Amino acid sequence: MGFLTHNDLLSRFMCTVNDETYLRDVVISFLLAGRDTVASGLTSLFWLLAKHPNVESEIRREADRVLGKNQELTSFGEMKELHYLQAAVYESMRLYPPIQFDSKFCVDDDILPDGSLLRRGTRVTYHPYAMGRIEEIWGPDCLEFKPERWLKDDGDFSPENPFKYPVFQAGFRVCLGKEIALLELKSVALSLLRRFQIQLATRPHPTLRFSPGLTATLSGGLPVLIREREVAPA
Ligand code: HEM
Repeated sequence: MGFLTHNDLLSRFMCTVNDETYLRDVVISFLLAGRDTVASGLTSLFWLLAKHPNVESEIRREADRVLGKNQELTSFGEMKELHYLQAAVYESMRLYPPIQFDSKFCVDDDILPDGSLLRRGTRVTYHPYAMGRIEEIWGPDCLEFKPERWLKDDGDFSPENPFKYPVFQAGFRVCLGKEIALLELKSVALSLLRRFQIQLATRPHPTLRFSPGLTATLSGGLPVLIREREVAPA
């Protein structure tokens, strides 16, 4: 029962759950659904920020304004005030969704809302990567990285219909980890960007190159150079 004295996530789950099958399923969710997806989201975010230093500076400016210069993030409430950071994360995953496409199979004959008849066993694929690049959905600037498209005039984040942005799926089978995923992405990005300068170590390709797989993984990874920032006077 050594886990009772530990504070890591697994030990905390083990203290609160008696059902081993449930415990196994939660652990598999965290590892399979929650690890590579967040890593993928962070990789493309850092790639885009390296190519758009103005967006990176705006993220740091917003953090200094909301949290105070050289002050750490201390609460969930503060995180909710970081509208530009949230917009940058959403915009990055619009262009580079961690799950680029996913398929479902019809259990029975069915008719889609547009009238298409589907036979039992038909495979239907939804494709967030393609949808993020369709002009009819996102407008003529759909290929540009513009966090501002997610902000209202007063600077507040404005969410989109999840069926237009199915990066986390939509409807009944929406990602169960969506909120924790956003929290992880924003916390990691913010703490690294405020403390370090991150530059690409290789000449950037015009687009990212992925390895085949369910989760978008960069072939060859994303080599970067990291330098500690000098602490600015408060
Ligand atoms: C940026 C990160 C993430 C993205 C983009 C993402 C995306 C998705 C998508 C698209 C699905 C639906 C798959 C399908 O079509 O069936 C899904 C399902 C799921 N995700 Fe995530 N996910 C992320 C992070 C996480 C995290 C951190 C967790 C858990 C800690 C998690 C747990 C789950 C679970 C349990 C499901 C299955 C839900 C169900 O089938 O009812 N995800 N996710």
